[in-house]
Amino acid sequence: MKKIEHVGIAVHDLEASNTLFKKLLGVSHYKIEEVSSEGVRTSFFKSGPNKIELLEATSPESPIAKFLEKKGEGIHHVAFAVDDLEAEIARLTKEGFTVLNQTPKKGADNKLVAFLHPISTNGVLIELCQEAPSPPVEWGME
Ligand SMILES: CC[C@@H](C(=O)O)C(=O)SCCNC(=O)CCNC(=O)[C@H](O)C(C)(C)COP(=O)(O)OP(=O)(O)OC[C@H]1O[C@@H](n2cnc3c(N)ncnc32)[C@H](O)[C@@H]1OP(=O)(O)O
Ligand SMILES: [Co+2]
Repeated sequence: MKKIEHVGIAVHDLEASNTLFKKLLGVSHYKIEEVSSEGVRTSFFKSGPNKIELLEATSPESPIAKFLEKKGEGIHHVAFAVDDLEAEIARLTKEGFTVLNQTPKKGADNKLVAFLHPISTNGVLIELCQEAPSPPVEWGME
């Protein structure tokens, strides 16, 4: 694993939290993105070398909705950058971690992601993320 890629924070109200984090960090979010497959709307902040992801639930089945109900707002996950997600999934599975998705799935901010169940990581949900490969050049030429 290369570095912490982002820290994910579950929030009830993305707009209100964007205002709060702007005051806190002194910078505005640089993007808002919805990832419907995860049932979330996210915003991203950069603070020096660090990245914060705020997550609001878009449906009651969303992992964020469940988390907010049980634990309230707060740190939801820590994401690590990896070069080869499939290799890391295989390595960590072999090491006995509970990898929630054996196949990389679409994340936000142009990433492929996988999650480790907090039951196997001292109660902390871990995300692994790899920069998604660029689409072939010809896609942009039509
Ligand atoms: C925007 C895309 C992406 C990115 O690019 O960055 C994201 O970050 S998406 C983030 C949202 N998606 C996910 O979290 C996907 C992975 N999570 C899951 O699959 C589930 O949340 C889970 C971890 C498997 C838990 O689901 P489930 O078992 O259905 O929920 P429960 O509410 O029953 O919880 C069981 C147990 O686990 C504890 N828990 C749940 N979430 C967390 C958490 N984030 N951190 C620590 N612990 C967590 C929960 O409290 C329960 O514990 P007990 O109460 O002790 O049983
Ligand atoms: Co994340």
